[in-house]
Amino acid sequence: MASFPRTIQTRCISTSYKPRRDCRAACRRILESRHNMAASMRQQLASRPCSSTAARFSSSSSSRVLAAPRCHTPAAARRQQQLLQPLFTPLQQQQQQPRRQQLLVVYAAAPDSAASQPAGEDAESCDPNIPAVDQDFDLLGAEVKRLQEALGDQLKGCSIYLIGMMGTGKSTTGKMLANTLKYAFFDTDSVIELAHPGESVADIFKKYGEDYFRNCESQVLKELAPYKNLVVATGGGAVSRPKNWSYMHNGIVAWLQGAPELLARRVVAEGIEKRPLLFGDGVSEDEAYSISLQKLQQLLEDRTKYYENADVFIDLRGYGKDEQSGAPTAVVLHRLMQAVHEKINQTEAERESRRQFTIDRAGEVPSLKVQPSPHPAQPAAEE
Ligand SMILES: Nc1ncnc2c1ncn2[C@@H]1O[C@H](COP(=O)(O)OP(=O)(O)OP(=O)(O)O)[C@@H](O)[C@H]1O
Ligand SMILES: O=C(O)C1=C[C@@H](O)[C@@H](O)[C@H](O)C1
Repeated sequence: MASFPRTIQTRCISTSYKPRRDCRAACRRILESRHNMAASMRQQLASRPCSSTAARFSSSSSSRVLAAPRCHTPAAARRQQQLLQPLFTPLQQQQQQPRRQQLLVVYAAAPDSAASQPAGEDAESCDPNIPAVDQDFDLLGAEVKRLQEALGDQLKGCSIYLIGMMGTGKSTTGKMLANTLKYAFFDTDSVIELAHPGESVADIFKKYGEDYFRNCESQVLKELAPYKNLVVATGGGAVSRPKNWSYMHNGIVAWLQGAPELLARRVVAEGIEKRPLLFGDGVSEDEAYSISLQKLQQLLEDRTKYYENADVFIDLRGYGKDEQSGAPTAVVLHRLMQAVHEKINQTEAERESRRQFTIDRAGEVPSLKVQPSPHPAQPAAEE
């Protein structure tokens, strides 16, 4: 029998597995009225052993509190619900009010839950091939919050540029990232459209040609480059002009990487009229997928050498039920923040090692050399 860890989370729910947002309002209401009861349960839980089958139940005239270990996966939550159902049923019969307003479930999270794998029974139902954060929305939320704080300190206003093929979600993820970091968000396609009232990107391509569009794109990037605190979603083809890199390298460049099959599904779902590079006139809905797939494959092949100049790489693959649709936006956001965080750590470590200089005084002054010390892990080859 495992003892309850020190970190305790309190949530309202039925025992079903739900993203926190779904039950936040109800949770707040219940927490307000059941605060004292929860506090005493937390105390008890912190000091007593328990397992997921040994949920604790306590009641008073005004409150019912059920304490159970927190589930890390949908499957574990379902199993727990089955186990706990007998406890809920008499309560529901006894009380005329909806269950959500009467029950408070106190969950114990795993210690340092952000980093750890679910333990005990939960671990069995957790797919070991899928990262724990991809399976548990609570864990994901906690991780995003942790990274939000870390990046707030680390980035110091440094802008982030998102690159990648059309349909990778640069605009969607970019907006979320900007919200999380409290940055301003720009989408170069939208800025160009704003400068051409009443005309879409597709109209601009058609009316003025691709070269004109690319000039506009470079102009927007040039104007944004001097500013800090930005998230910029670039057009899929912006990477192919070298001077655009001189603008984007004022910030951190992140490449969202998705398989052409995934992107083709998304762009077709959005409507073929929006993608001038993929669809000419007269393409039917039936052939849209195969045409876009073929073109996306070709474009990706041509552009990979540019995209590879990015500072960080974000894999859009989804697992399990997300295999077809790609990783959900919240998961992509987390991967992006994690990659930027790691990149900054790595850059700081490299910079630190470069700060060590040696002065070779073996020769006379004219041959005196100032040079970086060899990195400890890679001693310089002997001459
Ligand atoms: N993680 C995701 N899961 C499922 N659908 C997504 C995800 N991210 C984006 N999408 C959908 O894919 C489509 C393209 O997204 P979005 O416009 O953000 O891509 P983009 O990279 O900015 O494209 P473009 O380069 O053409 O502007 C939209 O319909 C969006 O809702
Ligand atoms: O991949 C591309 O070249 C493009 C992507 C879109 O964002 C738009 O910038 C435009 O449709 C071209």
